Amino acid sequence: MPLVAGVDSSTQSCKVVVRDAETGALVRFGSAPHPAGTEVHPDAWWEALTAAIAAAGGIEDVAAISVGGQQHGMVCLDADGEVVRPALLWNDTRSAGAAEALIKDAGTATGAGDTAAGARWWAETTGTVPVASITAAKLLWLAENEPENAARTAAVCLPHDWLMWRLGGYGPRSQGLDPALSALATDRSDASGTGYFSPITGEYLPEVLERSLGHVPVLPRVLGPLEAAGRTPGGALVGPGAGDNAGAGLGVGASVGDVVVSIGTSGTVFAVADRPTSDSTGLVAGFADATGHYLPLACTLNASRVLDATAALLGVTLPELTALALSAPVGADGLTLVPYFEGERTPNLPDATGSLHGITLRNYTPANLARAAVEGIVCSLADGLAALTSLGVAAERVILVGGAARSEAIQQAVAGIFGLPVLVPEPGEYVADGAARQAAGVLLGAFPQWENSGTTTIADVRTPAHDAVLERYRAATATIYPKGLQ
Ligand SMILES: Nc1ncnc2c1ncn2[C@@H]1O[C@H](COP(=O)(O)OP(=O)(O)O)[C@@H](O)[C@H]1O
Ligand SMILES: O=C(CO)[C@@H](O)[C@H](O)COP(=O)(O)O
Repeated sequence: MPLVAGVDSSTQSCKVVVRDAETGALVRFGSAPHPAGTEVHPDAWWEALTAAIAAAGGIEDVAAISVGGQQHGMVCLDADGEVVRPALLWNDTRSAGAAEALIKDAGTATGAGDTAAGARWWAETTGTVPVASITAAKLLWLAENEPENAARTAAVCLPHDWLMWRLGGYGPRSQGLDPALSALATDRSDASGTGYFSPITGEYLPEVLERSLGHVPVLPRVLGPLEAAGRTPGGALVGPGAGDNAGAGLGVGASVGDVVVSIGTSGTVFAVADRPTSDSTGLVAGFADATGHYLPLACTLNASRVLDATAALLGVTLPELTALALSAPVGADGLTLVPYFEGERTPNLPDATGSLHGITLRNYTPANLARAAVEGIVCSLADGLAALTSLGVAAERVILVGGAARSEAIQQAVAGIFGLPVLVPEPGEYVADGAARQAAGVLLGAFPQWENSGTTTIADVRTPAHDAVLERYRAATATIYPKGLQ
């Protein structure tokens, strides 16, 4: 049986699964951590990938490999294939002002001259209204703040594109590698998060790059869903890869009509759709998926790390935090946590901070704080789901993935606050699995049908108490975000 490998180069770590291409059976697994911070040198991802591959027993016996990666990260290369500066990640908010400027400029260019017209242009042309996360905004930040780095930038790519390039044996001339920028490749799902690509036409938008970076650099070739980027020096096919959310969609086998919620560093709510979306409010990004469909998606900056911070504050482990949260009543006795610890992206409040509302002498307990953290994260994603359904996305059930999906408190809160049945696939690495499935598809000529074993279904457990949690959360965010989300 041929083996395939799938990689998830995510914000916090790199994970590698080796699976049987035909049955999907897990053969080996390895992982390695990434450095903290919102600015990371891509070499650290390569070191982590190399370590994760070694921990997974190597890829010498693997016939194909594919890479899913954190979206949007700005990787700039010079003509010798050297990294120009550390990558700015999706959760780096210094480019918030640049995103606003791009929207205003588009409004001016339409002749209407206002921000609303600019937002409409972006939503209709690229599927997405720029926020700090979007690569085009990061390039404008670079041009304005580090013009010498912008001028030196000969090619721009994304984390998964760069790792595929390195897997293909390319790299900086200073390391004795072939620096051919023309060998860079990407896929439609990740390209759709750049702001300089149209998921509808499948073409890059050079005018956006002229405005943001000041010139049009070499860009990765956009591969089809089952098109190989090349081969590793060892001879394995390299698949097209994907943005991590599109990869998770593939990994859980999501099809049109499914809503996937991922709770990792980012919180995401997305659906596979057969038509593109265009949301000029900016709440929903109109991305592409990895199969030729679309992936309307709402993404928050504050998800599992709010749990990490709360557990650290309370001096407990994550399983203990879950137990504490489950020991408190729904609604945490009136305590509401707005989780904007690192600013926020949906809604677009890059400078916001978190806040705790409704504190009394009676309810200020570790258990209520744990529960409020869980409920705050889930309420912020419930707003993301509401934004998706307002665009006509059907939501009949939720598939819950990401590191925090392991928490029963999170699972219960999603089922109660979303008011939908929740499918929790057994704990695993679904982005890496999606990439492995893609690698198998490239090898076999079609996506294989792999069984996802061990899925637990949690019934919709919504009660009036859950509705009250969301109402209180919305009242608390309204004090920070007076325009409201609905
Ligand atoms: N038992 C658990 N309960 C709650 N959260 C957990 C548990 N185990 C892991 N996590 C969360 O998983 C997160 C990492 O998830 P992951 O999806 O791998 O992140 P990313 O894809 O952003 O790198 C950690 O921040 C941690 O809070
Ligand atoms: O920016 C987005 C989606 O638009 C994030 O979802 C990133 O793709 C990071 O994902 P994780 O590492 O948190 O899974």
